[in-house]
Amino acid sequence: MIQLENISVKYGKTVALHPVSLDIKDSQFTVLLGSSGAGKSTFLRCLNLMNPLESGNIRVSGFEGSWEKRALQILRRETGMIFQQHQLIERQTALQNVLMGRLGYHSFFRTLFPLSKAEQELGLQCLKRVGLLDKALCRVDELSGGQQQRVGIARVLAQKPKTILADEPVASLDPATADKVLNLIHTICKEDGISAVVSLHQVDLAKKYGDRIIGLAAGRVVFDGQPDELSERQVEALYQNRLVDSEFARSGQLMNIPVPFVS
Ligand SMILES: Nc1ncnc2c1ncn2[C@@H]1O[C@H](COP(=O)(O)OP(=O)(O)OP(=O)(O)O)[C@@H](O)[C@H]1O
Repeated sequence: MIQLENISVKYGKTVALHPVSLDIKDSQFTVLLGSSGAGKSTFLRCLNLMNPLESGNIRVSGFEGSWEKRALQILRRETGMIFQQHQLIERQTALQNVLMGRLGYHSFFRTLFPLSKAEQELGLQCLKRVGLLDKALCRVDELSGGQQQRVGIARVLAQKPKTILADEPVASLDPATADKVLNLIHTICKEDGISAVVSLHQVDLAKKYGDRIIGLAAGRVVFDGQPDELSERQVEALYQNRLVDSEFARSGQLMNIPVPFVS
């Protein structure tokens, strides 16, 4: 469980995330929806403290407060990230990239030497799980976009995370591949009991795979509920960055919106 208490984020004078309090429950598949600039990436980066907080507190796995070096290291190790642009090392093989997921388990000096046979076998198992065992020794720049994203998923799996954070993981893929890749992430999370927070722009995929949807607009959480509770009008308002306060209020989902904005 990740508990957020009144966390907020500012970049200079820009308030990217207004104070928000909520819990991310274990084994839950949560989707973040919102238009460009709504604060989805900022929200995600707070969950593993990649973004310094302006205010508030985060509790993860029993740690909270000052987040000294050791606690932060454990948090980052237990929280895997999947990125839109994969963030792979293109000249290296799929297996070498997957083994990057193990670096958080070793000291810097240990990482200068080849990883153990057991870890290499783990890397191969992770590639097998995403259907890419036959590509283990291929350079990732020889793989398609969908295959590269599956390498990114295998790298996260090798990390053995408790939580996966995915920032628009299927934004650069065609619709059919996007569905397959998201299905893979969803299946793995459900099979392994991993909680996920995934930002998406595709409402249909959010409703298909999310146990819970969090809607963000202008750095505020404006919807927090189950997929079937999110109406078409609410989606429209979310993507127009136009918070129709009465719409959200009627649904009982209005949260933390002292000043709704209307076009
Ligand atoms: N490093 C930064 N410096 C200054 N402002 C930033 C920075 N990163 C984000 N912002 C601003 O913070 C707000 C939220 O940005 P964020 O990237 O979290 O939105 P997003 O919903 O992920 O957008 P997108 O869907 O386009 O990725 C925006 O107004 C953005 O311009």
